[in-house]
Order: sequence, then C-alpha cells, then structure tokens
Amino acid sequence: MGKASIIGKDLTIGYSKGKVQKEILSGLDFELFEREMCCLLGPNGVGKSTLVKAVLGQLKPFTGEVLLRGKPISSYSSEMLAKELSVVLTEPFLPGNMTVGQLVAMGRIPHTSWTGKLEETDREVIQNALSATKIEYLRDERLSEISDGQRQKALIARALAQDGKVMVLDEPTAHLDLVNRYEIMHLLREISKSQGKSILVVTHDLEIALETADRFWLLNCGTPLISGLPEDLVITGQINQLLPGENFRFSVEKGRIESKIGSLKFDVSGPGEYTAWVSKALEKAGIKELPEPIEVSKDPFLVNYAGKEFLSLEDFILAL
Ligand SMILES: Nc1ncnc2c1ncn2[C@@H]1O[C@H](COP(=O)(O)OP(=O)(O)OP(=O)(O)O)[C@@H](O)[C@H]1O
Repeated sequence: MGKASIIGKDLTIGYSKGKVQKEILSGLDFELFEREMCCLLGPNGVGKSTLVKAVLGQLKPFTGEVLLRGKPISSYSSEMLAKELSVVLTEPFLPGNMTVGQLVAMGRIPHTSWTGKLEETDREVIQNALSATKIEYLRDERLSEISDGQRQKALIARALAQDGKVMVLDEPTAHLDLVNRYEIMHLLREISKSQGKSILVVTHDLEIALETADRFWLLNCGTPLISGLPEDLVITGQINQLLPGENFRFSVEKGRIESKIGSLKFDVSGPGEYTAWVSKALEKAGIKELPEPIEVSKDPFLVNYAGKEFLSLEDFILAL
C-alpha cells in the first residue's frame, strides 16, 4: 500500500440553501492511496457525486476536512489544485469541431505560461497521454465524429496530460458497450500502476470493478463508508450492502449478483460449469420443482431428463 494522496476525516457533507443545511452523508472517513485504483460504489442517490465534489474541493464539508497530499484541500488555490487533481466528469460540454489532439492539449493549461504556448515537454506529455490511452490514431479527428468510447478515452487522455497525481472519474463508462467498459477500466488500472497515480472511479459496474479495482469504497444510506479490498468485501458479505431488499444476493462462487432462488427442488448433475446455467434457465422459466433428476453432459451438450435427451435448454423447458 502506498501513501494516502487523499484523506477524508469525519466528513459531513451536503448542500446549503440559505441557512438551511441538507445533510447527505456524515461520519465519512477514507483514504485514497498512491498506485491504487479505487471504485466508489453505491445505489443511485446515495451521495457518490456529492462525495466526489467534496474530494475535489468543490463542496465545502459541513464538518471534518479533506486532505490532499497532507494539506487541507481548502488551502489550495484553483491553479494548484488543477496541477494535483485531474477530473473526468459524466457529460462535459465539448465543442464538436475541436480535435482529439486539441482536447488533450487542454490538459496542459494549468502548466503552461500565460501565453498558453506549449513547450517541448508539454508536447511529450500530450504524446504520452495519447499513447497510454491508445488513441494516437485519433489525434486529428473531430470530437463530433468519433464514438462515445473514443471520446471517453480522449477525456481520460486530457486528464492524463494534466498530469496530476490524483485522477477522479465520475461514471467514465456510462453509455458504453461491455467491451469498451472493460477496456476503459483496465486502462485506468494500468495507468494507476504505470504512472503511480491514485485513481478514484465512481461506477455502477460491480462485476467490472471486481475485476479491476484495488479497493472499493461502498456507500449506503445511513451506514459508514466501507473501504476494503474487493475480495475481502465479497468474502465477508459486506458487498451485499449494495443490494437493496431481499430479492437479490451476491453469489460468492460466481462473483455476480443473482436473484435469491427460493428452495429449488430439482437435482442437476453434470459438469460444474453447466449446472448453474441449467438451474438459472429453469428458474427464469418459473420452474422451481422437478420430480426426476436432471443429467447434463458435455461435448456435445445434452440434457437427459426422464429418459429423454434434449440438445438445448430451450427444447428441454418447452417439453416440461
Ligand atoms: N445541488 C444540489 N442541491 C441539493 N441537493 C442535491 C444537489 N445535488 C444532489 N443533491 C441531492 O443529494 C443526494 C445525492 O445525490 P448524488 O448525485 O450525490 O447521488 P449519487 O450517489 O451520485 O447518485 P447516482 O448514482 O444516481 O448518480 C440526492 O438526494 C440529490 O437529490
């Protein structure tokens, strides 16, 4: 574990309207470490973006304080903050006729002199940011003419060019397809290691976060922030904090959320990697009980039930 880049101490955060304070979260303690990618997870409306605003120094806590590299974040000027912290927000306004290269170059603004002239070192940083995000080929493309996934990578490249030690991203994979979501989260993980950055990512992608994050911060209404290795949170069952109500649970064996199956009264035997899928298909079809055992075989896949063979689960369920 590296040093903590960001420390939150007994924070109470929320919004003020006139003299009225609307408290969103309280009693928050956390540390974001160097070389770590930390995913902040929690249900809609719990206060993840509000916490991010406090971490970025954009929202003054009602009580407690946020320390950035050991100093209160409130003591940083906006110029100093821009050198330490890079941010990727959900849907920023981007001029469509700007090129990817120009967008990434904007990351250097906190570092250039008042003339805004890019020095050789700035150009190198921009080149490295484009290459780390694997979008050099997009340098001259306009933002209005690239895909959502490519735009997201360009925004990450801009944050990299800004070269802060801490990167904060609020739902960087929203609206992206599964492959792009994996790719971006793996890329962020790679960057945290290769460039020694602390990366905080707000995400709802639990399964991808489990694959990529070094640490989770779990937020839930009325409970303290839980910080730990994702694997520890799975093993201790604390991960279930993310699942409201009684209908879902996190399957420790399968590493994903599933609906709680009441008492299933069928007996499936065969290759372990297939039996769970058989149960799942039966459960979705509303079947909770079967009098005979089900045997599944591999190469070719066959379901054997009550003396009959089926080539697919669809055929099997249709015959029941
Ligand atoms: N500017 C604001 N003024 C007052 N209340 C706000 C403001 N922004 C957000 N809130 C309230 O703060 C609470 C937490 O909102 P926040 O956006 O932080 O949640 P979130 O966990 O990021 O949600 P989501 O997962 O849906 O993005 C909500 O009840 C919301 O209505």
